[in-house]
Amino acid sequence: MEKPKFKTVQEMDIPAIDLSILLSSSDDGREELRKLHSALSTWEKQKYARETGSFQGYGNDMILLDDQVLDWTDRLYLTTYPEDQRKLKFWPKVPIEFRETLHEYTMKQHLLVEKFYKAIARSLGLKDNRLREMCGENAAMETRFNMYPPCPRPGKVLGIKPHADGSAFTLLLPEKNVEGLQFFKDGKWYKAPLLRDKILINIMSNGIYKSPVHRVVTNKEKERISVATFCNEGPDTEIEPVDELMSEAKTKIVQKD
Ligand SMILES: O=C(O)CCC(=O)C(=O)O
Ligand SMILES: [Fe+2]
Repeated sequence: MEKPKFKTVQEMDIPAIDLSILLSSSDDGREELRKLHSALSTWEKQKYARETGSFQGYGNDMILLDDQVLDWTDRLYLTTYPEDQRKLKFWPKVPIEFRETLHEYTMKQHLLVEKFYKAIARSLGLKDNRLREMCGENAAMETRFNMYPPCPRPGKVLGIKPHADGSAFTLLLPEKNVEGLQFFKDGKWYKAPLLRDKILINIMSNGIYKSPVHRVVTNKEKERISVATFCNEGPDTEIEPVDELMSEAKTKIVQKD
């Protein structure tokens, strides 16, 4: 009789974990524990995977072009503000503190952004609420967790391609111990220093404050993590350079559609 054609566990790419040695402190036990950890985090990510056409959830770049070069990164992208725009089905439940911590972090960032809008408006000689009001009542915040795994060919592969963020503000919490972020200035790439605090990258202002081009390079040995929050105008709001900053010499750099 012919044997039924079942695939083996290895062929189906299902992680097989030997429970009998899982808790042993031997090298084999540690290896089983590593496999369990990796399997659990893969399953956890699949639960929150980005759906086609949506940017929220776990995933990589949205594929927009046939010959698109993909970034060496794994991301979790979530709308965090206003609260009624959150899609909690994409918010991981593990680790258990995640949702509460992200909520708290968002509310603190929101307070900070309100202050930034005022300070920037003042520095441009505008009324305190001029920029904030332009972004509308329901100005949005999106947070992206970037995870760059170690990359076997760091000279050939980028963690994130050169880009300038399209947000009104970006608040970035960079990795404390692993370099990677670089800025482009006068034809050269410069390394961003390792920082413990957030850095502000991007501001809209008709070119008075410029959005710098930046990229992330990969690392052969170490993984790198960063958390970027993009602050934008509300979904039904159109922004444009403020009239008060226009002059005959300075026409609008950003045009409305
Ligand atoms: O990982 C970083 O330090 C920068 C991330 C970044 O540029 C982005 O998410 O837009
Ligand atoms: Fe960026």
